[in-house]
Amino acid sequence: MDAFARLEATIATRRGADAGSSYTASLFARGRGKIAQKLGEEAVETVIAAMGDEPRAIVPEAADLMFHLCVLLADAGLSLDDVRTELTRREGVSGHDEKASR
Ligand SMILES: N=c1c2ncn([C@@H]3O[C@H](COP(=O)(O)OP(=O)(O)OP(=O)(O)O)[C@@H](O)[C@H]3O)c2ncn1[C@@H]1O[C@H](COP(=O)(O)O)[C@@H](O)[C@H]1O
Repeated sequence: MDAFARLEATIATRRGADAGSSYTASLFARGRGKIAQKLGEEAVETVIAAMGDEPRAIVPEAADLMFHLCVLLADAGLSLDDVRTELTRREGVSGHDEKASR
């Protein structure tokens, strides 16, 4: 099991858990809008890191971003497998043509 699969499994265990002792549970409790807002904030922080001089500074921001994306997917009843399937479907489709292939 890789880190993403373990993270998804951990996130699943936090649904309905005590929001006082789990950040993930507190996100689920605050709802889709709050989760999406946090995802947006983490995306902005990733962009800010990307504009800096130190490429390695992007990594922790990217991890925050991916964590919040996994929580958003879970809240919507989706998983990284759904994203993997979509990326696999796109293989062999030119980026220029991808929108038209949906
Ligand atoms: N990967 C993460 C992870 N990445 C980021 N974060 C949290 O995301 C939050 C983002 O920081 P911010 O300052 O933007 O947010 P905040 O001020 O804490 O919260 P807000 O009031 O703004 O919503 C921090 O509290 C981080 O600790 C994470 N929290 C949890 N995980 C994983 O989820 C597991 C379960 O965590 P709990 O749900 O807390 O048990 C952990 O073991 C980790 O594997």
